[in-house]
Amino acid sequence: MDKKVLVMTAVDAEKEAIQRGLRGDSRFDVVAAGVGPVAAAVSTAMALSSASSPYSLVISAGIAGGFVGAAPVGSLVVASESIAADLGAETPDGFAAVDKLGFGTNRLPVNRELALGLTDRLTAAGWVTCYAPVLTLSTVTGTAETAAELAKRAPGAAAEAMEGYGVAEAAHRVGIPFLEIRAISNAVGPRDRSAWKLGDAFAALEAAGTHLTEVIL
Ligand SMILES: O=C(O)c1cccc(C(=O)CC[C@H]2O[C@@H](n3cnc4c(=O)[nH]cnc43)[C@H](O)[C@@H]2O)c1
Repeated sequence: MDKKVLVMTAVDAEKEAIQRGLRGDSRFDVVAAGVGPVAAAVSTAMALSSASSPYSLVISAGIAGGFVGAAPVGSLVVASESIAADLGAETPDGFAAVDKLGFGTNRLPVNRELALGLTDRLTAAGWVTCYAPVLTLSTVTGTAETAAELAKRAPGAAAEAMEGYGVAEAAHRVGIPFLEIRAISNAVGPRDRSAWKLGDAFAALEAAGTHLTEVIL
């Protein structure tokens, strides 16, 4: 089957890393939407509605922070679900997610078969890869306290980024399967921008692009 795939990144450097990995595969369109879930959702919806032929898969891809002990710098995380980790309300008993408040869900599913297939392919190629929830936040975590609170809020989460849930929401509204792929550039925790390993993360993202072409048949 001839499938068209839309890959949404936040910034041009992520788009270019994915494109290097895709090596000109014409089934993929890659769009840099800007940083954050709102830009991601709006740009994804616009790309889906203006497409000349329909997309059969939408992917959110980029770099991310990795939770310590779950996803080391330079590794890859293929999302098992995308979680809007700060969408809800503070209450005297702590954070209440939107689903607890009765307003939809803060967890959106991925295409499990494709996600597991890609995880296996990346692992077989020697990339440290895990299949786990990925958080979407509007604010990059900058303290150990927030990192611990998020780990409690979403047990098992391996990474945090800023776009996945927005891309997923746009894809789900029109019934198109979704994936999220993250390459880890930094640890989630106390802010140290100088420690971000962008080169390692972009190399992993490029590999994810290459192996994507092998699992999307
Ligand atoms: O400074 C640079 O040279 C540079 C080059 C490419 C990309 C960036 C970004 O900052 C991209 C922002 C993008 O990265 C995701 N991200 C990365 N680490 C985290 C994190 O710890 N928590 C949340 N998001 C993270 C995020 O999706 C941003 O859109 C800089």
